Amino acid sequence: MDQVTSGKARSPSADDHTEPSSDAESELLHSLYAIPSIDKAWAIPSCQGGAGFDVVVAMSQVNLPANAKRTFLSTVYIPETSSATITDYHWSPFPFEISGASLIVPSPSGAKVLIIRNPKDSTSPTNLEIWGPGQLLREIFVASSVHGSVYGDGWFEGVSWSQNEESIAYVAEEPVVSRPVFGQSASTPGQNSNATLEAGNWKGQGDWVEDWGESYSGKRRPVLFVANVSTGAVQAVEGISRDISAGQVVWAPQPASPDGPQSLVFVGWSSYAENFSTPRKLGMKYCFNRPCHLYHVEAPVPDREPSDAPREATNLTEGVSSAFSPRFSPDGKKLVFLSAEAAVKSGAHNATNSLHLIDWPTDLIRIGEKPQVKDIVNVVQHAEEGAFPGLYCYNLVANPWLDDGSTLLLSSAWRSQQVILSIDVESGNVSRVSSSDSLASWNLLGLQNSCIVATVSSPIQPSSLHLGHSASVGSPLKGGKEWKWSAINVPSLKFASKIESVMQSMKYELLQVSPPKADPLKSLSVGSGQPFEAIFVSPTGSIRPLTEEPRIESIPPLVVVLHGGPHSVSQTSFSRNAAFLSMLGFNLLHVNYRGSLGFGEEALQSLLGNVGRQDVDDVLAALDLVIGNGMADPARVAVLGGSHGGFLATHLIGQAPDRFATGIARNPVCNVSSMVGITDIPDWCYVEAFGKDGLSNYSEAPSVKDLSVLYQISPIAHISNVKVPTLFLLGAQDRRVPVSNGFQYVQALRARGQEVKVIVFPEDVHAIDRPQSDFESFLNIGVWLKRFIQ
Ligand SMILES: CC(=O)N[C@@H](C)C(=O)N[C@@H](C)C(=O)O
Repeated sequence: MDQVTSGKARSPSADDHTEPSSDAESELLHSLYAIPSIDKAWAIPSCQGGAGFDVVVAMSQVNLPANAKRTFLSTVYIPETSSATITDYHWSPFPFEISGASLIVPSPSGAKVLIIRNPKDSTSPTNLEIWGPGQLLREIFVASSVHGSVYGDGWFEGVSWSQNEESIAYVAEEPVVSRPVFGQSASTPGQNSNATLEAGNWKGQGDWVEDWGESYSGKRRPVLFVANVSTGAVQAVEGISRDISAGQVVWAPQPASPDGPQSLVFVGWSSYAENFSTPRKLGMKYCFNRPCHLYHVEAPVPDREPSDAPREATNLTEGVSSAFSPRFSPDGKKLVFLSAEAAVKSGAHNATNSLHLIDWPTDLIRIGEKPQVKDIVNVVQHAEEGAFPGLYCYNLVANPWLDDGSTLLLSSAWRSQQVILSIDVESGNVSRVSSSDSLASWNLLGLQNSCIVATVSSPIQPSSLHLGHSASVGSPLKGGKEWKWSAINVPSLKFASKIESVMQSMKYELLQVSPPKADPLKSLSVGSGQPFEAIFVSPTGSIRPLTEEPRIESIPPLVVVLHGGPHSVSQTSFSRNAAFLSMLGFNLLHVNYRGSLGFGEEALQSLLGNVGRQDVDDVLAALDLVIGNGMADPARVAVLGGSHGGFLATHLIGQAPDRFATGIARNPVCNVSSMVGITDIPDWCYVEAFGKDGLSNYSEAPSVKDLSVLYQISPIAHISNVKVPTLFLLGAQDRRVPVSNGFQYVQALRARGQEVKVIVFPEDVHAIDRPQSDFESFLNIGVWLKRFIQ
């Protein structure tokens, strides 16, 4: 890594803390990295029969020397779920590592599993392995001329087994387009291309092909394929326009007549950004405001040659500007989907979602028919205390249904928590299924026999596996009022006893923060005047001072941690890196300033057009609250954030220079007027700066007037006030907030003689989450904080 520590007056020297100095911090971080995480679980009917079922759990552990992750599978058999708590369960003796697999997808019956191994380079084949009980049933090598890597990005990604488990639909990169050959004998007939190249010719680059921006660099268009398990044939799905990127494919229910055509439903994103009226692909990662629709298309017929005039896919959701995560009910009569229409229409990159339904009478729906879309859960504008704040969910599990066939389960943000909700799709009633006694966060992994498989974690407790079931057997499950939860101990989830004992002494609580007084001349929405939240985590457990007048030195130093987006949320879930900072002895204050997800649409929308002011003031209000409560020493406060969180960190050290002893920023937005010309999401710059007007005024060639506003709302506009040392962590491959944005700010600080430390990760993108980069970032953050606020 390239490291620079600099102040104008000094050149870097050995005692400039350019190297992390502490073995103790490194050892602690290593032990936290050793904790396995529970990534996925599939609940499947047990091969032992009866009412019991198996839960196959995919876990991972970081392999730091290899800069990679190890994935391993373990199975637990749950014999029955009729008693109040589940205590009788049996783990397989040890987990098995699955190396080199990009995707693992069991079939619905659990009798088969598909393992996809993506090619290492652009000319190697993709390997599809289909395993049955006890053996490999089929191995399919798909040549690079058919398709490239299968998408496993969690967004375009979709792998679906047909009802009879004979076919698998999936999403992969279209094959490489051939490049032009130049040279004297390029057109010599009869020569193959390698021979042509050997003869002194070369291949050109061909036309530039636009991709989906950050984290999709060089990725080709996602297209649909179907693999036949018996024959090993792989066919492309026809009838989808080249202007559409396809993803999230599922099989439509089997047609009523046995020889009726099989069909697929998928999500399609147009290359034309309709809401910003621009003929381009705007960045997709973290951006739920990209218009998308559900399409219905005929599946390829096995052994039939591609047709010259395939039937065009039908747009099923023309009247809704966003439709994704399609799931059919078990009887095949309902198709439900999520929508981010509030994000598409406002231009905010993320907002409150809605849930919709299409009645799918299997005899009637033919390719070309346009069904009616019904609303199930609408966008919540604002909610009273304790009431449902709206849906904030971006992916439904493969089978989200309880056995009644009309109750759907999902995980969603609910203020600062992630919770599990049940939704009756007939009535639209929403109820909270995860325990409301706990402040922890819950994540739904799967369902079987109306038994829920979930993980639970908190800032002071890594993920653990839980099963939820209805206690009163035979009662209707609708409403989800009677859920009983049992912890299922995962044998491998043991971590260093030292860590466990430190965690036991930690505490956290949710603070309610009143928004600062608003301009009385502005008409405000109800939601924007409601309290927002901050999560306060204390390493010592003494959240509130024991005495009326605590000794200020006895209060741990405080790190204010700010999420990015800005329409994202800090949740009460476990974060290895945050736990590391807590264990070093820092109090943490994660502020969910207005604009965060989980608090209703009005509070979220109140930030658009007010960034750099409202969010900055909200963070200061949260800080005032903890200082006022004697929970922080005002002289020992640091601020840390990435991306929009880095925008806030740099704003705060400029706008409130006396409140922070240091600032730490990861890929921060420092100058929106320069970002707008180089980021993959220039629309973000417009919407966050101008509010809804940003949609209509959006331009690919911003005017001087617009650029001036973008400069004014940026941290760089306050640089002359900055007087504290700063640490910057920058990913050189970031296309969201290109590295030059952070660098300009860094150079401006250096030119003013400020102490700045910069670490650049040459191969990292916006998230800086490659294992070694993440480790180096947080080790440096820990050491830096000890130096400046401890
Ligand atoms: C929509 C988006 O990517 N905004 C960036 C400026 C940002 O803050 N990103 C978030 C997702 C982050 O935490 O990196």
